[in-house]
Amino acid sequence: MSTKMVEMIDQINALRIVPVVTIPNVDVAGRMADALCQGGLPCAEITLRTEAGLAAIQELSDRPAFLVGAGTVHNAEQAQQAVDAGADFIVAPGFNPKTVRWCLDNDVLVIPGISSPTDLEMALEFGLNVVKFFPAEALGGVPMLKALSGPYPGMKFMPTGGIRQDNLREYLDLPQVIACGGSWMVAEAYLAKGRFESIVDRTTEAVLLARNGRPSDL
Ligand SMILES: O=C[C@H](O)COP(=O)(O)O
Ligand SMILES: CC(=O)C(=O)O
Repeated sequence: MSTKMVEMIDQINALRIVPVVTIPNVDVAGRMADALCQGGLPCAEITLRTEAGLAAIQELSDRPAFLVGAGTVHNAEQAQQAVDAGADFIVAPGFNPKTVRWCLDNDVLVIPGISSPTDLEMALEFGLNVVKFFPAEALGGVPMLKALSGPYPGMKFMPTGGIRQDNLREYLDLPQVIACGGSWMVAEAYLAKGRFESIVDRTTEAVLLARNGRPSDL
């Protein structure tokens, strides 16, 4: 992994939470990012599940202090489009060797999804030491992650899928977890109804939890 990639991992590790956002239209991207920043998380993984995803990445990439990743990247072509739009890092639900190869060849941090020891063996083959554990809760949550990571002591994880306020802390307490991903702070209903204050509230609570507090401490 290059210095650039390691620095990007360090930034994600410092934030401890990566909000996963599926954006309905590009018009809400700026206010969504403002709300995340107000809550204390200047970062988003924008999924390519909607047409507006790439345009939102492009818009947010103009903000120097905001880390913007692309999620749901299924192939190398999409990775290239996301990077061309200004994505700082690439995330995928699964392990596509061609996507990973393209990212490594282009000095772009890629965090592919893994769900088994076989996937982890592939990640090792590519020299990766950070992967996404997805879908975390459905796969067995913290006990599964502990069991899975046992034979791979150098591997770090970004669990995503089913993580909410009530289970965030138990994942973050694991030394092999650099950060957790999740959509609960930017629920699709918040964006659809323009409830940006709810994004601020959920994000503020999450940041507090990540720092060991409890939402009731607010
Ligand atoms: O599809 C899954 C999302 O990327 C993240 O999962 P989540 O909605 O359970 O947080
Ligand atoms: C779920 C996930 O990992 C993604 O959409 O990138």
